[in-house]
Amino acid sequence: MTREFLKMHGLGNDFVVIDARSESYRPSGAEVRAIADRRMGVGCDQFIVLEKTDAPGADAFMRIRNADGSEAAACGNASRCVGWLLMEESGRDRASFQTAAGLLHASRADNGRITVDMGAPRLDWAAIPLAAPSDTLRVETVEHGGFAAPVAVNMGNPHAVFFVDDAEAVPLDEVGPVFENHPAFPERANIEFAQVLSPTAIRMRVWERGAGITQACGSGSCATLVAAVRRGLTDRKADIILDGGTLTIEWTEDDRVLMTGPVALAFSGRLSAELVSGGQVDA
Ligand SMILES: N[C@H](CCC[C@H](N)C(=O)O)C(=O)O
Repeated sequence: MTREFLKMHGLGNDFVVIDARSESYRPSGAEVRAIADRRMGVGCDQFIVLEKTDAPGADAFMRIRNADGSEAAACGNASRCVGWLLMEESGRDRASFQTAAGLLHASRADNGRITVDMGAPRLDWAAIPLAAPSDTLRVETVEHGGFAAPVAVNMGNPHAVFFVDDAEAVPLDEVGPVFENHPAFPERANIEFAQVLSPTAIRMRVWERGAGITQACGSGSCATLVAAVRRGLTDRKADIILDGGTLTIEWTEDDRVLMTGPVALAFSGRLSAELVSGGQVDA
């Protein structure tokens, strides 16, 4: 059996999206890794499956898998893509969908951009989660290679945000995996390095849990803005300037984090039976 897919991205953070609302599809880790492989498969940072849901007010359940096969409860850039798909399908200017982290609400913004309300940040050490009680404004137990004491934020998924003088100078390939897998993060973590440019602009580069360096990270941009506000470094609304482009993030006074940015549909295709079987080509 082959499956139709859409190839989408948000600022170059790219996704294979499968609509499985009409029949169940729970790919194994091996299948996800094979599909996400940029040589043997389609290639993507995250693999997104739309599932049927009976959650009130939700048009679908968005299942998020990283390129390494692990499951994530939040994916901001993919949430904008899914919100756009659902609005195109319904002809409405709003869409809501369920994720493992809760119900998300998407709406159309200016210039073809999409806004997703990513919900409230979770700031308590146990909600990140961290391995031991800690002040999440400065997690002192986390340091390596001259980087120390990040801000920990959960946006449905765990993030550690380091503030640096020069984001371009960070050896992401080297320090990213060390922090992703640091023992302070029992569920691993997404790692952001943020350089504050002004009260309304931050340059940020990211090493994602289960995916490595990506062109952009929506939930990571939300975490970065929340961290900057908590440290008194920016206004509650700022542009996050990523490798792939810019997202606008606002942490409202009523504790919602709104993320606004573009969506792109690159192409559609069909996964071969071999890929769907997890990459084992039948002998
Ligand atoms: N690219 C995604 C983040 C995926 C998060 C995933 N790497 C994890 O939490 O394991 C975003 O735009 O928010």
